[in-house]
Amino acid sequence: MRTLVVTAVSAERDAVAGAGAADVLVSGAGPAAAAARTAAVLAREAARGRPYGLVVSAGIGGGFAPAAPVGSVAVASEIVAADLGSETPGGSVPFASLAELGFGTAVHHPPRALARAAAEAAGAALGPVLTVSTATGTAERAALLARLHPGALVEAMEGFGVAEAAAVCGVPVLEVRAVSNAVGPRDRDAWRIPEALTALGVAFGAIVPVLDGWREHSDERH
Ligand SMILES: O=C(O)c1cccc(C(=O)CC[C@H]2O[C@@H](n3cnc4c(=O)[nH]cnc43)[C@H](O)[C@@H]2O)c1
Repeated sequence: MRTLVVTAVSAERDAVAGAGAADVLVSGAGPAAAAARTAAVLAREAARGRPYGLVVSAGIGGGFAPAAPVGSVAVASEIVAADLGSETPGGSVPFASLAELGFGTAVHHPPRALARAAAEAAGAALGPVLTVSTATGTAERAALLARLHPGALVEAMEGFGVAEAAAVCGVPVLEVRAVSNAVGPRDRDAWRIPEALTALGVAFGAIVPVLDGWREHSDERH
């Protein structure tokens, strides 16, 4: 089975490729670029008779305290479009998701057994990973996201786009993130990118054999 790994930038590609990931696409940052480029590659390879059997969104991300400290790794149990929807005035929850607006799904589910096995192999946390179009830069928004998405481990900017492309092409999806910074007030100088890229590479070294051994029909849900 062929696996396509999608990263936002080349430094993330180098981390996963150095750990044994064979096919790695650099999509650019954000869910739209990730969706467009992932869908194009999946469709092209399927048309050539060499379809991918799994897509993995991988890279660094912001971690929600205290569950996901800098340097830790998270595997997504759910890939959630966290800011795709509408603000709503009044009430206790000032946001309605895409699904609540009646426009489709706001959550994609990786195959359960695969996500669990990947997390175990990497010593990673398993939980919801949020996709945002605007990286969080205030304590207020961090608190709101944590309230809207209890148990969220990480936010990043590509997972839901990769997952949408995978769903359109009928391919299961996984997301793996290494934490470079805390979700909260923006402080780019505090990002620990080299440490996160090292953690991503180490995690991938453990996860690649799990991906190679995984068969879709052996999983109970995708
Ligand atoms: O400057 C570098 O050397 C460098 C190396 C690797 C990655 C980067 C990035 O800037 C990656 C951008 C990518 O990272 C995700 N990310 C990281 N932290 C957050 C966050 O707090 N909130 C949302 N996204 C985050 C995201 O997926 C970006 O596309 C630079």
